[in-house]
Amino acid sequence: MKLAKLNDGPELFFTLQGEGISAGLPAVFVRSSRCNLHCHWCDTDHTWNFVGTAWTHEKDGTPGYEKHRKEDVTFEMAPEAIAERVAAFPCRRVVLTGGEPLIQQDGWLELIAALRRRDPAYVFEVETNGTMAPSADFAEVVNQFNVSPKLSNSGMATSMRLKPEVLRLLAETGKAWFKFVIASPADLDEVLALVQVMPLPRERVLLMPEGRTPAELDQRGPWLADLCRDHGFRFCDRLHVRLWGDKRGV
Ligand SMILES: Nc1nc2[nH]cc(C(=O)O)c2c(=O)[nH]1
Ligand code: SF4
Ligand SMILES: [Mg+2]
Repeated sequence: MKLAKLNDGPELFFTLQGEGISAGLPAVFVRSSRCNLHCHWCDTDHTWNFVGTAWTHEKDGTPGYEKHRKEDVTFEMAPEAIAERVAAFPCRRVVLTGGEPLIQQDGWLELIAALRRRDPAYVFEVETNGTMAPSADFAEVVNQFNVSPKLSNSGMATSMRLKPEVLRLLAETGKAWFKFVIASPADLDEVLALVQVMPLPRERVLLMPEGRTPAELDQRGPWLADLCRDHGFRFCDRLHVRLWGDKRGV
């Protein structure tokens, strides 16, 4: 599999789930490389903002930031070897993230099987942008989909970032929670339009402030909390950003 690389190894770490409905729970994260989207504010741009691509990112042009050399940020690893690393942690909750993890479903299927052979109690969450359909097999073995459809604040074209048939399919698994990254109050209109065409119970919809630092979260938190209260959505913070800031591997 193509995983993100961190300190000459795979980006695989034991932490607390920082976002979504399981926030606060200990979990082992496995970060895959590659994404089919290229969001302007993406905090894992090392999974896709490669030298030679035309994608743009908010950090492009800031001193010290350069597009990544693919070979410097990719770590190839077989599912069985990943399972070995994951199983070394005293934790049965695993979060498959990226990039976009649904690009590598076959690899994850092998990883999940390898871990459940060791212990059937393993629980798997998948962080996805909701543009790629899970196979029937994948949807069956995953316990929870944390779906984060992208709004126009991502800078992506609507036709790339919103696939209503995929969102519907994910909703029908009964395992999906929908988490929207909100940068300004105007973003709420897009969420309201989406939940109108997608039959989603509002308690399954989480609104999360955009922010890679506690200060950014503090700035957006209060008005977003008011919007959640007034519209019946669930508020979601970014616990790992509050605890550890803008760092990788946490
Ligand atoms: N602690 C922690 N929680 C997370 N929830 C979603 C994450 C992600 O990057 O997908 C993430 C992450 O990178 N770290
Ligand atoms: S979908 Fe997620 S990983 Fe992909 S570019 Fe957007 S924020 Fe980054
Ligand atoms: Mg993240």
